[in-house]
Amino acid sequence: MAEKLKNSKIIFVVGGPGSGKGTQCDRIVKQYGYTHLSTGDLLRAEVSSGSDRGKTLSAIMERGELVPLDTVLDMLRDAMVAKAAVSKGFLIDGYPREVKQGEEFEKKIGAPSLLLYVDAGSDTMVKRLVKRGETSGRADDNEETIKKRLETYYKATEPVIALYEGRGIVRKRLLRVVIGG
Ligand SMILES: Nc1nc2c(ncn2[C@@H]2O[C@H](COP(=O)(O)OP(=O)(O)OP(=O)(O)O)[C@@H](O)[C@H]2O)c(=O)[nH]1
Ligand SMILES: Nc1ccn([C@@H]2O[C@H](COP(=O)(O)OP(=O)(O)O)[C@@H](O)[C@H]2O)c(=O)n1
Ligand SMILES: [Mg+2]
Repeated sequence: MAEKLKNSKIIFVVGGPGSGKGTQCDRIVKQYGYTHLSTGDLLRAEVSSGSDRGKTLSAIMERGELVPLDTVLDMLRDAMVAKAAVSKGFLIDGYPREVKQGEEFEKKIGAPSLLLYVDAGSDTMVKRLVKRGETSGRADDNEETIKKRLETYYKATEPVIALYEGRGIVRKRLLRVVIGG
């Protein structure tokens, strides 16, 4: 199955909760026509389907923890395979969230050519998410879960950036004050 993805260009988009990963990806899609896949969106789609698997996922997401590695990787691979024939390249938003997710992805799918690191300070991220929570309907956009998501980010996800920095493929996109806090 992953055979179809052999020649795909892959860009990981990593950053804290509310750092603006989705927003940056939308811009890149407009400019370069890449295929945007948000692993958080894929998981939320499974939750909305009302399946048993979705119920388990939703409990984990509301705690701000990471869902099991295989679940998210299987969903991501299926979504990539479905677009492989028409895609110019993939923007994988919100993945990898921990070093192991990256390692498994590389084993089963392939290596990224770039990691786009979307950076924002924790106060900014919290503010944005609380604001987004007024309208997003996302069960995890509340202060308690936001705190947990930040903890998970600093503990599990930041090491991912260091890992790919070692390979020299990290590009940092600083969200400037000009755009607003
Ligand atoms: N002021 C300002 N707001 C931004 C910027 N980028 C994103 N936002 C807002 O911040 C919130 C979070 O942005 P998203 O793009 O959804 O962030 P994300 O990293 O995908 O967040 P998760 O889906 O929680 O992972 C949204 O309400 C955006 O409108 C920016 O550059 N400036
Ligand atoms: N690769 C991933 C992506 C998301 N998730 C889960 O999905 C939730 C929402 O992810 P998201 O990328 O939409 O949002 P943020 O937490 O980045 O704001 C995370 O808090 C995790 O519980 C995961 O476990 N593994
Ligand atoms: Mg997002």
